Amino acid sequence: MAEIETPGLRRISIFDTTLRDGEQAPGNGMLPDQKLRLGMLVDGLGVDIVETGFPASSPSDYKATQALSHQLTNARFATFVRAVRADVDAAVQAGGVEKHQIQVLATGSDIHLEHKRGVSRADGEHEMADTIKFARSLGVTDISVAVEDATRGADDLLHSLIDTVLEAGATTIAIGDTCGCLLPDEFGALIAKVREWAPRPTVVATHCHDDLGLAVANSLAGVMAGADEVQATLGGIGERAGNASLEEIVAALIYKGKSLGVYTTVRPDLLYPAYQVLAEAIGLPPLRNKAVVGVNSFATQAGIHQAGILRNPATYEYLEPEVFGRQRQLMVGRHSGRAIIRYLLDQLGASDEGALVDQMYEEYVSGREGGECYDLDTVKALMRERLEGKDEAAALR
Ligand SMILES: CC(=O)SCCNC(=O)CCNC(=O)[C@H](O)C(C)(C)COP(=O)(O)OP(=O)(O)OC[C@H]1O[C@@H](n2cnc3c(N)ncnc32)[C@H](O)[C@@H]1OP(=O)(O)O
Ligand SMILES: CC(C)C(=O)C(=O)O
Repeated sequence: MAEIETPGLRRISIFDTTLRDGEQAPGNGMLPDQKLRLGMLVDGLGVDIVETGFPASSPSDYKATQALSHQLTNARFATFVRAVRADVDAAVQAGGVEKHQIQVLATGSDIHLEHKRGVSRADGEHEMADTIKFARSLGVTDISVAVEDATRGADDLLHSLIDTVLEAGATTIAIGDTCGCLLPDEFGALIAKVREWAPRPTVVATHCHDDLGLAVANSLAGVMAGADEVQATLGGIGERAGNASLEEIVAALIYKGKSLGVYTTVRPDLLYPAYQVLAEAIGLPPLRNKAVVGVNSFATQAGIHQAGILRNPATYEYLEPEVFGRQRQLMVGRHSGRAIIRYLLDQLGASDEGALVDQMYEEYVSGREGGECYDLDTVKALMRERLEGKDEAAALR
């Protein structure tokens, strides 16, 4: 595994929003008990904050927050609220104030102010200051301002809004690429400005959507530009095309952290089990080509790749399966080569040279028409029967 040397590196805080932004997309709704189970698994990963939901939005979200606020053992929890006192009230009633971050939705662009809200910039700032002060009056000290559509917001709007919310007592500024519309260098440039407007100890967080397939790249560009925290979801689930995938962010921080000057303490080996529970809860079909959690993330049938991997897995594996609690899977299919046949013959104690290899190669690999792949145990069992002279052994399709 890529070594993590922490001296001189910045630790990146991870805010998991699977149970809020992830859950709000069609098809992803969960029962409170399912959210509790998943939230506890996400807690076990070692994330810093688990967003439990939006308590004012439904009794179900309220209940999930209530349960998780009592049971989380490592992480703080966050709840989502609008710039509305009643939302804050509901959040505090559900979860109390201990280890509770209130994430207040701020309107971050003129397009949203004018067309969605029908309010002025000044109104937008005023409602935020009022909500933050109200939360503080209830004893909440951890307050994130989630700036919606910030990536289409004018600089003067954002700067003034940030000044106002910091003055009112906000402790985190989360920059939303709500519509997923920026490129990494554009998002990085915005985070660099926000970093100047909101110096530490204020936390600057990224919240990126995947409409251009850039949510992870943008989040990392934000980290490089000085963001302290990344908001992400398991499997990248979330509004429309989804959010930055937690597992991809963690993988990138582990394997590229040194060159980015950062590190993560999230446990990579528990990501896949947590993802499996999520997939079952929301009925996500198994995805083949998804980094870290895909069926094929660590699987190969291609002969040239297998010939390399059998000599040294590093030839074709940058991410190491064991780091992520996964296993390398070599499959036999029409695209395989002789290397995997030799490997299996060797395991069976048979000659792995000459005519036998060619015969087995034709039988199990090149002579086939279909695209099916078989695991090594299946092919090995058939080869054993052939070697034992059982010509009736079932052939592969
Ligand atoms: C970027 C994001 O992901 S934001 C989070 C989005 N998530 C969700 O919307 C899921 C949960 N939402 C819900 O359950 C419902 O929308 C509720 C309960 C919050 C509100 O339901 P309703 O009161 O019926 O309002 P509705 O959903 O139709 O409209 C949203 C209202 O919130 C208002 N609103 C939007 N943003 C903000 C904000 N930052 N601060 C205050 N009010 C806001 C809108 O202006 C609108 O109110 P209006 O119709 O008076 O203008
Ligand atoms: C406001 C933030 C947190 C958000 O959900 C978004 O931008 O999508």
